[in-house]
Amino acid sequence: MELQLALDLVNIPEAIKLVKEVEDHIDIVEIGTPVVINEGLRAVKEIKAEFPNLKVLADLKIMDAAGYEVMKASEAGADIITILGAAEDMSIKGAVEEAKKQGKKILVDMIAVKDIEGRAKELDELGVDYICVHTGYDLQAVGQNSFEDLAKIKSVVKNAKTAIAGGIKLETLPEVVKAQPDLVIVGGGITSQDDKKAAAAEMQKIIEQGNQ
Ligand SMILES: O=C([C@H](O)CO)[C@H](O)[C@H](O)COP(=O)(O)O
Repeated sequence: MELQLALDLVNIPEAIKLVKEVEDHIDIVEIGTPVVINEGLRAVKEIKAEFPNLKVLADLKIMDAAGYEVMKASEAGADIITILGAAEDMSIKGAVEEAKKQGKKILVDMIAVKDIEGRAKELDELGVDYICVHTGYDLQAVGQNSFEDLAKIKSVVKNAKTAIAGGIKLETLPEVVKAQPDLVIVGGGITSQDDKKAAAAEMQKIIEQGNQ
């Protein structure tokens, strides 16, 4: 299991400052969709230059023109790029093909997908690298989470790694870890804490225990 820090509500200097605090305790740093919207792929480029030893995920949530967008994110230095599970199969195939060419990975975000099991099975057959269940901010606000969806994808996915995102906090992490996803994505659970380093360190500890 790996830990990914999601950065959503920061600009580039704030992102650099934050990653410096927690870099010893995370495996992947995510440049969140709002950051890409505000700062562009420059954010990916600058974070990768500052932290060459961390993997960088560009959360583009691609829906179309997938090959082109994967190429651009790859050129900026992203190691992993996200596409939406709701995208057309042609787009998923385009993303996978381009990522392979560039030596990068594709993470599919299942946000808003209704038939989680059916779509996860199809995506797995299309050769994506990660399938991620995700409760976005707007559904977190009405009390939802993705714990049941994680069990659903784990029951059907044979090749891809599994991931979970959306409102994971220190208190809920043990339940997540018990379900053994390959990747745990945490944003506010770290970034909204006063002591971000301590929160990330504690999460890393729980994940390492879950790996034993
Ligand atoms: O992908 C995300 C969201 O759609 C905003 O871009 C977040 O990075 C993801 O939900 C993780 O953040 P938290 O929910 O704050 O843990």
